[in-house]
Amino acid sequence: MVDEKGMDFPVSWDELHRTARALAYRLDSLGPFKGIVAITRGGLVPAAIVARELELRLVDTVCISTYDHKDMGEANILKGIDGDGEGWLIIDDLVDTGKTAKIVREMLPKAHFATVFAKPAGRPLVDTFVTEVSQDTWILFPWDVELAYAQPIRARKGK
Ligand SMILES: O=P(O)(O)OC[C@H]1O[C@H](OP(=O)(O)OP(=O)(O)O)[C@H](O)[C@@H]1O
Ligand SMILES: Nc1nc2[nH]cnc2c(=O)[nH]1
Ligand SMILES: [Mg+2]
Repeated sequence: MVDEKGMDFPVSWDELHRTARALAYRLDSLGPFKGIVAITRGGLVPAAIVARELELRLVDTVCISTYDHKDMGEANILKGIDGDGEGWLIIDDLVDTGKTAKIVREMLPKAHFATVFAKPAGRPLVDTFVTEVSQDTWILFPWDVELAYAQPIRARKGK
């Protein structure tokens, strides 16, 4: 779908699993880490995959909500975390504007911040990521979609 936020970029469970494993592979050489801080909710599934691959069993959360689907609002910090993050690995699904990443980095300045996807505006705030997508792309994660009828491309263009 194309709307004012740009083109949707749907990601399947398989693709997400493969890309999160690629992230774990890169992070393995940057550790060892004490544990993972998952940024809810989007970071939960990638954090589970990375925790499995890096054999990390200590997993905490920072809970932040910024978007209502595609609409950005004020960042609402529902749960923070103590300490400066030294030795910890922060995992989120993506950085877009970098608003969430900036808050988390200020909260845990010594942690390593990693995401599966990065858009250009947020990219400088991430230490490690795997796939860059353009700023006007909206990533659709498998937990946000269901299988449904898709109109043929020609019909969508009204031909
Ligand atoms: O770089 P930004 O512009 O801050 O956008 C990135 C953040 O937006 C999404 O979270 P959202 O606030 O939608 O909450 P959710 O993870 O619960 O879906 C996504 O999971 C990132 O955490
Ligand atoms: N699912 C999803 N959430 C976001 N939050 C900020 N940008 C995005 C995006 O591209 N996809
Ligand atoms: Mg999020």
